[in-house]
Amino acid sequence: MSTAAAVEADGLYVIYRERDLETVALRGAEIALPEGTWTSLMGPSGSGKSTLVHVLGGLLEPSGGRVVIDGEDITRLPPAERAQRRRRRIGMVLQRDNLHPLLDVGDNIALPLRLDGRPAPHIRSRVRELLDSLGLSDRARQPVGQLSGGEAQRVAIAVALAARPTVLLADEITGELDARTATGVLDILARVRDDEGAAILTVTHNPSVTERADLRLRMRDGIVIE
Ligand SMILES: Nc1ncnc2c1ncn2[C@@H]1O[C@H](COP(=O)(O)OP(=O)(O)OP(=O)(O)O)[C@@H](O)[C@H]1O
Repeated sequence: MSTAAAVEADGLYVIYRERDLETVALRGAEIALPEGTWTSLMGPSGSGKSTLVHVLGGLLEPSGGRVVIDGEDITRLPPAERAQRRRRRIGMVLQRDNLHPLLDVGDNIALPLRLDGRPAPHIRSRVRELLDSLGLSDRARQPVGQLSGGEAQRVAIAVALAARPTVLLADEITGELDARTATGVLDILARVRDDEGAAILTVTHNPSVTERADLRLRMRDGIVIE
């Protein structure tokens, strides 16, 4: 296991404001995700886990603190540059919502690479490689709206991995899956860690996901505790 941190974040504050109500979702949260390491994050509902994933993934700008990915602070980059770093370095799997139901499986996987302006032959070979390694070869031309939950989850992982990200962030990745399908998805994460050296973060309430991780963290009241 390497000890270099793919992602380091500290001093993270997020305050949600809705009319008169203020919720401090992160209050100085700090986390480091080492390369080639699977980290599990657990904690009570409302403790700030999903908020932390959104901040680490560059989807939500914190009001304080910084997120450093591959040595670069992405928090204060202009939006277009932050979006580019997100496409190239961060893979996110957020409960099935990052798929386009009308596009087929292959086009869903190709989309982030097309948006990043990669050459067509590179896209074709990367899509083929991901379809094969995730057991989706015979599904390439099927609209994702017609897939089972487990298949859709594998496509979501393929989309997240398309650009060979430094970090893979997964929020309740096995939430709706039966035990056997969930095990298959977790096996894929272990392979991504071992073969690609990616830093993996899974957020879960499920102890059988946490069991598979190398590091186990918990959140409480907007901070990460060991
Ligand atoms: N968009 C939002 N607007 C206002 N408050 C929010 C918003 N998103 C989250 N919150 C609040 O911020 C706090 C942290 O929420 P978050 O979703 O990060 O927790 P969580 O640990 O992921 O919870 P769960 O395990 O239930 O998914 C909660 O009190 C929640 O109600």
